Amino acid sequence: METDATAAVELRAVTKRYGSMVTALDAIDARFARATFTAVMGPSGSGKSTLLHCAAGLDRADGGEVTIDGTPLRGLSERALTRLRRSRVGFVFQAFNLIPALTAEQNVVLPLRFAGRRPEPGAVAAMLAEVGLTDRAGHRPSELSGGQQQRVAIARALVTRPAVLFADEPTGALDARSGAEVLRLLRAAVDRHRQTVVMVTHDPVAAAHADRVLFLADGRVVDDLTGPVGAEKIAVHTARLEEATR
Ligand SMILES: Nc1ncnc2c1ncn2[C@@H]1O[C@H](COP(=O)(O)OP(=O)(O)OP(=O)(O)O)[C@@H](O)[C@H]1O
Repeated sequence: METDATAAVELRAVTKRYGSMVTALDAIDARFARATFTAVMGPSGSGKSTLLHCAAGLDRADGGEVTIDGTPLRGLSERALTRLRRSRVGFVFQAFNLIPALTAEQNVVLPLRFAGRRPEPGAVAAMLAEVGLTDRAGHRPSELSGGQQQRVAIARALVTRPAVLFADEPTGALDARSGAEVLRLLRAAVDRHRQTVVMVTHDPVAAAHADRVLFLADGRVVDDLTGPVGAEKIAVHTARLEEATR
């Protein structure tokens, strides 16, 4: 049985290479405990998205071991990996990635259908209510603002109650107010539902909502601040790292 001592996600000496020239992840060790919110930061090209994709099982590591919710990914067939991802992992992207032809409600139901689960009565409505979109359930993405679309995407990612939610620049395309609302929802997933959030961001204000900030440079973890860490301190750290890797 999984307990709180089991990390939601663990990476041990994870390496990912692209061709013979690029080592995007260089033997990374990282552990994301249950019910924690981690921001992943670092200069452009430092490996943040690659880390997220490998940790979420969207991409295979070339070396090392990734464990999601107690299950090592190595040795899983593509089918078993997809099944694990569908039940234990949620993903939110900068560009929302909703299906344009489907309503908000239909977008939110989709992961349950993919996982072969019949939605419990009221579950999708409750999820939409949680993100404040009850009155937009029948709207298509083109009829929603960016902030509303991202809230649908969060409802879609959380509807299966995954152990871990990965978010790649979830506030990158939003104004400050919509961004703050998205961060509040991610925080609630951690505080209220004991889910684990791992979020890539360039924004120190967004990162300040996390419990911990992991800094990458050249495919390695170079700093690990546990919080609460203020936006100003994060901004200073970011500037220093960018200067050092220029
Ligand atoms: N599909 C790919 N093929 C080849 N190289 C890649 C590929 N994806 C990423 N890379 C390289 O791997 C390194 C890490 O890329 P990654 O996208 O993880 O960085 P990042 O920190 O997320 O950057 P950004 O902040 O600019 O999004 C970079 O040098 C990048 O050019």
